Amino acid sequence: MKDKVNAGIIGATGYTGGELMRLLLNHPHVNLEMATSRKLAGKKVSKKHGHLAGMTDLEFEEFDPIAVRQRCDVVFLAVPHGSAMDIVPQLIDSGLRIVDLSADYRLGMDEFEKVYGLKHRDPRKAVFGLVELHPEVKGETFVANPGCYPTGATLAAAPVVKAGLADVAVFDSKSGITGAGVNPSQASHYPNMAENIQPYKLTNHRHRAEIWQELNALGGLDSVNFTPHVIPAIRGILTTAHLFLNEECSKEDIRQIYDSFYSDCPFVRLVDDIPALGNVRGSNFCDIGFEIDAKSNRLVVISAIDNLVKGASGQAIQNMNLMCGFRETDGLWNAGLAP
Ligand SMILES: NC(=O)C1=CN([C@@H]2O[C@H](COP(=O)(O)OP(=O)(O)OC[C@H]3O[C@@H](n4cnc5c(N)ncnc54)[C@H](OP(=O)(O)O)[C@@H]3O)[C@@H](O)[C@H]2O)C=CC1
Ligand SMILES: CC(=O)N[C@@H](CCC(=O)OP(=O)(O)O)C(=O)O
Repeated sequence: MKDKVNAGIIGATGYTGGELMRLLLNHPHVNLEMATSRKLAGKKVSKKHGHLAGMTDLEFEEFDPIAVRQRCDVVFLAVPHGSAMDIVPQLIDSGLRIVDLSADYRLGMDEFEKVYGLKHRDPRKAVFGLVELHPEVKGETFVANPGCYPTGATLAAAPVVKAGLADVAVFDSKSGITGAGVNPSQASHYPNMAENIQPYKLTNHRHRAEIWQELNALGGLDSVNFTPHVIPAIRGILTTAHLFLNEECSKEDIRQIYDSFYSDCPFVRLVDDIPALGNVRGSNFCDIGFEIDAKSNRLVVISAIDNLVKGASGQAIQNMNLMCGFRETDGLWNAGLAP
């Protein structure tokens, strides 16, 4: 692969599109070549994303698969689920590297149709881009970037599941409102958002299937349970994982299991204190901390990520780095915006 690749973003007016551009504009091996929009074609990118003023003169353009194939080496699909599956067939098999941020290729086709209630129109398979569990991303050309909640939840539980120590997992996650995308909703309406916590889809959120798929592949659990909440924050997902252990473990045992599982993972930080959103906001880190409740043999693991970075655009760039033969940390080695 070349030392510098041309990157395109499809659906660049949304939150993850804006975040991709913020990060890619400082990436040592990327030239930001293209940003598409259906509504804002012909308008300057900085008109929509004011934070990028002075950083780029790029204009949004209409999506044109021929132009993408001619001008880009790598393309990010930052479009809603249900639309990526119509775009991928127009781009794939042309030498282009594709990272799809939507949910369209994360699950098997049957599971996708069941969980999303949508007919899938493209049977292709992508590699699931949770690099910490799928190093095979390296050199791949088509990667499905994981969902934001599944990233934090799966990373919190993976080491003990792999060790065969947990039977039941209960994930309780709190997300900032950018997780819901740019379109306003009842949940994002200020009087509902401010000074409030909104639980939703208590037992049937579509991300349960993704968490289940990934943990099951590591050895499995008897049950995976997931309840999301929206909190009055712009970014960040804090997940509390209650993992019911099938044997007694000391703090040192668990620490060793996590240390060893994540020894080659630069973006997972095991912290001695309780992880905080402020420490990861704006960064690609996933901070993980834990405590054992000896009375119930319950391991309580907390993970903190920025939904727009490790939960979406940063992770997509981490995938791109490995797909293109760059260092995993290139363009992403930044501390969070604490406080
Ligand atoms: N927000 C988050 O934290 C995360 C999001 N994701 C996923 O990433 C993808 C993008 O998310 P996000 O940026 O939040 O979404 P947004 O809703 O903020 O933006 C999506 C953009 O896609 C474009 N778009 C909408 N519908 C279509 C369509 N049918 N065909 C082509 N383009 C379309 C729109 O741009 P325009 O109208 O200008 O064309 C829109 O600005 C989604 O699949 C989402 O589920 C994944 C993990 C986390
Ligand atoms: C706070 C909020 O609304 N979060 C979104 C999930 C975030 C996301 O974008 O997930 P996908 O990539 O799988 O669509 C939700 O609950 O649907």
